[in-house]
Amino acid sequence: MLEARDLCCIRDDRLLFQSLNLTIAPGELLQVEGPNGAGKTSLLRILACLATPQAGQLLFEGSLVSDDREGYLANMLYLGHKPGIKQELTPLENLEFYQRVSPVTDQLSAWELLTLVGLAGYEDMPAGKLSAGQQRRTALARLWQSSAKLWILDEPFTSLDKQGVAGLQKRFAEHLATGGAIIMTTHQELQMEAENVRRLRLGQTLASAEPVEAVEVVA
Ligand SMILES: Nc1ncnc2c1ncn2[C@@H]1O[C@H](COP(=O)(O)OP(=O)(O)OP(=O)(O)O)[C@@H](O)[C@H]1O
Repeated sequence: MLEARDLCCIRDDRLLFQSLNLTIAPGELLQVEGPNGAGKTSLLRILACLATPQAGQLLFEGSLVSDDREGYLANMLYLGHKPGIKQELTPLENLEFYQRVSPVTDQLSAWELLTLVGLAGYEDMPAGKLSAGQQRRTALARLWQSSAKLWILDEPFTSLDKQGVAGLQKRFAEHLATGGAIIMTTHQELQMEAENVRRLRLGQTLASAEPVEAVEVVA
């Protein structure tokens, strides 16, 4: 589904990675691992077209993303490590906003989504007054309505309780089972079918000032 070729990323004169190649096929989850500062977020932002690499190319379903950026963005959903919700709007208004601006399945109403992610009863409260976990749930509700094939998720489990983590992993499994793909970072252990999950390790250590030239792919 997505292929990255020869990516290079330099931040503040520091080489985070180079010659980085990855592919992800329908039904696969790619977990990007590495210590703090290794470049996981930087990589995800490149894959989501939010940052430009110093070198390299992205191909989506065999075509260069640079040739049809809009087409790629219509098939990709990125959720960053911050919830990215509108603080002054209620959770319900946030979900209605998402439904207007991004491709969605029409199976569930905003209200049904809100109930699904455990926020019934909080629909009238400005999102900025919700707890960190409730704000995360509001942002993640998009995963129950998005028709995007590829999800790129930066630390999606942050602030979620056990039930939230389990519900999200169930949603991941559904997405993979219907031919979707997921690229994500998490410091948590995933409880998912091992054959669907591959890991990509960015190999820089906190102690090392030297850049790492290649990444190790762990099966
Ligand atoms: N906009 C930026 N300008 C300059 N340097 C940046 C920028 N964004 C990130 N960096 C640097 O790039 C390096 C990698 O950051 P990044 O957020 O990609 O790491 P990470 O692996 O996601 O870390 P963490 O596990 O802590 O989230 C860090 O040293 C960071 O300071």
